Amino acid sequence: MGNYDALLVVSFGGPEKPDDVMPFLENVVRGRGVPRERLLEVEEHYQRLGGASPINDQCRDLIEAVRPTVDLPIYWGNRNWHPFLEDTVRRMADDGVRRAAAFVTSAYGSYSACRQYRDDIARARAAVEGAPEIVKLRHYFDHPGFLAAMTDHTRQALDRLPAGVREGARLVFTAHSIPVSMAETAGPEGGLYEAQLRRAAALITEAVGGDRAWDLVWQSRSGAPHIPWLEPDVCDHLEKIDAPAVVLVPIGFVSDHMEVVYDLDVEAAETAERIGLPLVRAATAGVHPRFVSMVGELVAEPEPLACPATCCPAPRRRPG
Ligand SMILES: CC1=C(CCC(=O)O)c2cc3nc(cc4[nH]c(cc5[nH]c(cc1n2)c(C)c5CCC(=O)O)c(CCC(=O)O)c4C)C(CCC(=O)O)=C3C
Ligand SMILES: [Fe+2]
Repeated sequence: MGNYDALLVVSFGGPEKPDDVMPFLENVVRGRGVPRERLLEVEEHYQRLGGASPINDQCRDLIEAVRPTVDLPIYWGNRNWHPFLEDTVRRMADDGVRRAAAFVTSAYGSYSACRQYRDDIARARAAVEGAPEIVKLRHYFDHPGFLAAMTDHTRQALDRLPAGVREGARLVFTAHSIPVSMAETAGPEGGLYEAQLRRAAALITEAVGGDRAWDLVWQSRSGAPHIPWLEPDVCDHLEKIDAPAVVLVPIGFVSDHMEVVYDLDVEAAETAERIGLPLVRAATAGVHPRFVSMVGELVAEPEPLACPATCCPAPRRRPG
């Protein structure tokens, strides 16, 4: 047990009303070289679904589910929208918190999925006098709780397919694409993001049983078109594969936020419909009881080792 006096949930953040959408997006892409056209396209996705992302409510739900399982006050702070991490860390300091465990709503390594959250925490602490020590819990892509939740949800999705195509259905695992350069420098030896995703996908496929074919593909590509990102994109992949049916399994995410409900449930679903491919999407971990209990189990583990200083370097900052 790491001797913590609080649990801090750290997440991405999302808009909660139409007027939040543009300022939220500006926060996400500041200095990242994402073209204006891409930003306006994504704004349209958020506005089409009512100008709000489900992600903040999903964080609230997870916190309420975890609360009875850990004997610690729980705080919550985001990278890109209210409640901002810095405000939360200030509140923690005011409350006298000395040493908190940080649970991040991303299971994997890489700059975007891990180090950027560490940097967010460091920046928030630097801005707050008397800020508590904050220890980021380990990557949990292979924790039995995360795997059990994803295995259950994958089985439930298979059950929703018509019986005639269920047997031969292919599991198509998806995760957020990242720039190839970021993938190559993920973790101490490079390639960690993709390696962890492949490991989780293989373990879930094995647990689902039935010797199924599976793929790992990418979604939600951002950035400038001339910069290479991980491929293939999920929609291109669906058009090419030869399978009687597909279960999409968004293992790269832990809740059914915008990247899931738009990029998969709208875009990938449209592609599948157009080509006549039966497709269902497995739920993310969300508040599955094993995922919820995992959080307390991570808090009870010995304190994780610090990351090597050289892994997952930040990409070069670009003009907006
Ligand atoms: C690896 C990864 C995760 C998984 C790990 C984790 O969960 O943290 C993730 C999650 C998420 N990404 C999200 C949303 C967005 N990501 C963007 C842009 C980008 N994502 C990137 C990577 C990742 N992103 C990268 C390299 C960029 C390019 C800009 C940059 O270098 O940072 C953009 C900009 C517009 C665009 O899409 O072009 C948006 C709006 C939401 C919130 C959804 C909601 O609102 O419900 C979530 C959870
Ligand atoms: Fe993203």
